[in-house]
Amino acid sequence: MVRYRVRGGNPLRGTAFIQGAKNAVLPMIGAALLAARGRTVLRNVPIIEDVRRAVELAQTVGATVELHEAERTLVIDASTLSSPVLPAEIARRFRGSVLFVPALLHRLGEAIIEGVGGCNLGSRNLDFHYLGYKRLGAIVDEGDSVIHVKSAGLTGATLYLDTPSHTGTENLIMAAALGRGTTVIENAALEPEVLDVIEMLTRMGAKISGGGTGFITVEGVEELQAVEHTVMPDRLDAGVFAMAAAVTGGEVNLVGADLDHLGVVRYKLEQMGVEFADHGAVLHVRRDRPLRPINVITDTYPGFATDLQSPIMTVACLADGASYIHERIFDGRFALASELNKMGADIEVKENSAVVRGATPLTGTEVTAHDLRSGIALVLAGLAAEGETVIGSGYLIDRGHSYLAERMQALGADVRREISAS
Ligand SMILES: CC(=O)N[C@H]1[C@@H](OP(=O)(O)OP(=O)(O)OC[C@H]2O[C@@H](n3ccc(=O)[nH]c3=O)[C@H](O)[C@@H]2O)O[C@H](CO)[C@@H](O)[C@@H]1O
Ligand SMILES: C=C(OP(=O)(O)O)C(=O)O
Repeated sequence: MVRYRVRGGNPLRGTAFIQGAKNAVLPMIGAALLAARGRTVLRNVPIIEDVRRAVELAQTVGATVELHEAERTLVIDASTLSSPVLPAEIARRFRGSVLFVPALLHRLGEAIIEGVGGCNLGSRNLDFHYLGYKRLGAIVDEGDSVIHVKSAGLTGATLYLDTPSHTGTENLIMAAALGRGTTVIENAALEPEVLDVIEMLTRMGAKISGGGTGFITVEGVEELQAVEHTVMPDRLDAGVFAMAAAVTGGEVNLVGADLDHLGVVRYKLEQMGVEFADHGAVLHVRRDRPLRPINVITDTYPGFATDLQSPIMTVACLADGASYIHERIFDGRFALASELNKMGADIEVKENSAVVRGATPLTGTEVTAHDLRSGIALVLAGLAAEGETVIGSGYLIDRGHSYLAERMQALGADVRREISAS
């Protein structure tokens, strides 16, 4: 059992290094398995639990994978791919397992999915993925607990996503990349991570156009090469560290953070009183005035990222006045509210909206992370609270943030990670 212990009160000051993006590296590991020859090298890999699970899963399906933690580098040789089974005990522990399906289909003719994990955020359907594979010519058997996808070769088609699914777009691009003929994906996701994956696939030899327009065309090719690629910075990690400065009234330099990727998150934080200054590849963030309340409506990119909805809820607790937060992507992403209320917050949730009445002083206590982002939001609450906040289950935080305690400590925060038997 991993727990985080946070003692609040220190304004954060100093320099933090922003990790590589979780939601880019996972599809890239899936993409690396498409190459039948050679070794793929991924750099700026975040050392997080989801990457460790992806490495285990890639090894289980037969790839040779080395994770060089100190160098933040993954080396993947997928020439030995041998098993189409994504076993439940690994695949259920992270969402990225779903991104292995296109490679197994192309390389082995089938994928047997015993489970898919990820944050518990309400319904997380995969119908666009399976409908897409079927439109490309695959046979999909959806059993009660196991899904079997088979194909003797995919053929291009026009696909339409009802909503621009992030992993759905990545999976259908990968499925089309080695298919026969042309595939068009309408209403495709625009997230920067999707564009980074397209950049890697293009370097591998895929023919993809229209990335970032919502209308993607893929011309199938015969084979893809192993390449070297540097994972983009994690805009969610950057957003969290910016908010850590915001909740403590601190001043931090974020190395590698890309202000453009923060998009509307930046504008919302500015409205709250946070200042940003872009110094090339280093982003300066500070907050030296009272926080103002905010309205946030989450949306697909370039809207406000749902993954930063929980962290900004913590910031809103410290703002003078009522903030309004409306969640549009997931139907179960407010488990954080009752945990923050235990710490003294005043948050009322009605269906997919929350009203946060601030400013309420927060007091440390034992709280529970229900998912990755509610976990990191509780760390932020702990930084601003009086006394000690103890957050379990820390594994969920470790799924997406690398060396969190060390990076927070470098900014003067009192954050410790502990492992205990229970
Ligand atoms: C590993 C990864 O990249 N995870 C990210 C990805 O998750 P993920 O790719 O799972 O999220 P999606 O964009 O697919 O899902 C968004 C919404 O669309 C619905 N939907 C999705 C697919 C589908 O086939 N049918 C369907 O109805 C889902 O139920 C959900 O309500 O995007 C989410 C939304 O930005 C982020 O919170 C996650 O961090
Ligand atoms: C929802 C998230 O991740 P996943 O899709 O991997 O569960 C997240 O990163 O907040």
